[in-house]
Amino acid sequence: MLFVLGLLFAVLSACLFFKFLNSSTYRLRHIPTVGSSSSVVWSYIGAVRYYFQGHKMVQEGYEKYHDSVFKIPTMSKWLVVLSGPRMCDDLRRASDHYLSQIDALTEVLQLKYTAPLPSPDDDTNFHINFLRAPLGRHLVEYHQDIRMEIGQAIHDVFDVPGKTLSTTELLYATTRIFARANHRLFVGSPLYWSGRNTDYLRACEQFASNVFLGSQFLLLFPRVLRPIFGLFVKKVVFRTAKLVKRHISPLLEARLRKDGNLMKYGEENQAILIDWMLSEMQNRHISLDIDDIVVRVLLINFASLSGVAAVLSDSLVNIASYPEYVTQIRNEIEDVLEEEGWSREALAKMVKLDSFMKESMRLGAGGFTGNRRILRDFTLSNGITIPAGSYITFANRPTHNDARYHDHPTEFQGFRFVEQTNEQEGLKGEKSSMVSLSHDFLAWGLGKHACPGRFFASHNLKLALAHILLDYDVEFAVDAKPRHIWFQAVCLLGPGGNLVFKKRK
Ligand code: HEM
Repeated sequence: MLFVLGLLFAVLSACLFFKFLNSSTYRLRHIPTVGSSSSVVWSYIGAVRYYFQGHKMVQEGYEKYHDSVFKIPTMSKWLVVLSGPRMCDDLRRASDHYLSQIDALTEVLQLKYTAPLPSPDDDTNFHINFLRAPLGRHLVEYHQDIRMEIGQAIHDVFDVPGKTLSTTELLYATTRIFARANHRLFVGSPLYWSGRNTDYLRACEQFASNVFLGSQFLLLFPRVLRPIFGLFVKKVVFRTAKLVKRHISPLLEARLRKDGNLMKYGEENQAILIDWMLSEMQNRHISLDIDDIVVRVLLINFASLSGVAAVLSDSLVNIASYPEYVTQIRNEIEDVLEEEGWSREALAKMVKLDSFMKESMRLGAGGFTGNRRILRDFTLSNGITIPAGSYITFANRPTHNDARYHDHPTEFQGFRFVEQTNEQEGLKGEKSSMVSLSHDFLAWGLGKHACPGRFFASHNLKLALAHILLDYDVEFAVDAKPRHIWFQAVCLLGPGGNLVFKKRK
C-alpha cells in the first residue's frame, strides 16, 4: 500500500514538474519581470495591480529596459513588452511564420466569443489584402460622397443652438459621424440611403462597443471560466450581428447570382466595399456564405470605428483647450480651399491640421500596438529568445512620451510635426504626416500589419475637423478640461468636460 502511495506521489510530482517546465512562467524566466516578482503567487498580485496601474508598470519597464524586452503579469498570461527602435525593426522584419497578429487579436478581443471568425478555409488575413489597395484607389472617387456625408452628419449632430456635449456624449457623436461616413462606403445605396438607416448604423455601433466591452469583461476571468461567461457575451454580441444581417442580406442576395457567381457592375451600380470583398473571396475560392460575409463586414466596422471616433474627440478637446491654434488652422484650410476647392490632394496640403491631429493622437487615447503571438521560438537582434506560445506587444505610449524622440514630450505642441516636415526639405507632408509609420510614432502599429485603414481614417478625420472648424466655435462650457483615464495600459478620454458647439456667423 505504502509502495502504491509512494508511486502515485512520484508520478504526480513528475507531472507537476514537467508542467512547470512547460509553463510560460518557467520558459520566460530569462526575461525580466516588472510589477511583481516572477513567482506564481506574486504574479497574480502583479496582475491585479496591472488593472489599476498598468500604464505605470509599462512606463517603469520601458525606462529600465529600453530597446529591449520585459514582461508584465496579467490575469491570463505574461505579456512580453518590446520597446525602442531596434526591437521595432525586429518586429517589422519578422515573418508571419514566427509572429501571428490574428492569434494575438483572437486573444485580446476574445474573438471566440465576441465574433465567429471567418471560415477556417482561408488564411484570415485576406480582409487586409483586399482593403489595402482598393481603399486607397477608391478614396479619390468617393471623396465628394464621403465629404458630403461627413458634412451632413456634423450638421445633424452639432447643429442644435447652444449644443453642449459631455465627453461621453462627444464620443457617441463622433462615432455616429464616422459610422455614417464608413458605411456610406461599406454598403452604399440603396441600403444606406433608405432614411440613412439608423437601425442599421446603431447595430453596427453597438457591435463595435460590445466586442470591446465583452472582451474586457472576459479577460477578467481565468481561461477555464471563460466558456461559461462567454455564453452571455456571445448572446449579446450575436443579437446585434443578427440585426445587421437582416439589413445586409437583401443587398448580398442581390449581388450573389444563383449560379454562385457575382453580379457584374455597370455605371449605375457603383461598386462598394462589399463588392471588393466578394470579388476577393471569389478569387480565393472562399465560399460566399452570407453569415461569413456579415462577420467580415462587422470586423471591419469594429476596426474602423472606435479609433477615428477617439482621435476626433481628443482633437476637439484640444481645440477647446488650446484655442491659440484655431485661427492659424482655419486660415490654412480657407487658403487651400480657395486655391483648389475640396479634394483629396487639398487635404494633403493642410499640414497644420494634419500635425494638430497627429499631436492629438500622440498624447491621446490608445494603448499597445503590435500585438502578436509567437508561433515559433523567436530570437531578437539582442540575442534574447521569446518562446513559442508567448504574447508580445509594443509600448507605444512611453515611446510617444520619450524625450529622446520628441522635444518636451509631455507638452501639447499642435504644430510639432509641421516644423519637423519643413526641416526635411523634399519630404514635406510625407515623412511627418499623420499616416507615416516610424519607430517614434506607433499609433498605427508596425510593419506589414500596420493599420491598412490609416489613409481612409486620416482622410475622414481631416475632413471632419476641417468642417467643424469652418462652421463652429468649440469651447468648454465651464473651464474644466477632461483628463485621460487609464484601464490597464490603455488610455481613454475621461469624463469631466462639457464642450459647446456654437455655429459661426
Ligand atoms: C484613428 C483610427 C485608427 C487607428 C488609431 C488604428 C490603429 C490600428 C492599429 C494600432 C492596428 C494594429 C497594427 C499592428 O498590430 O501593428 C490596426 C490594424 C488594423 N486596422 Fe486600424 N486604426 C484606425 C482606423 C482604421 C480604419 C478606418 C480601418 C478600416 C477602414 C482600419 C482597419 C484596420 C485593419 C483591417 C487592421 C488589421 C491589420 C492587419 O491585420 O494586418 N483601421 N489599426
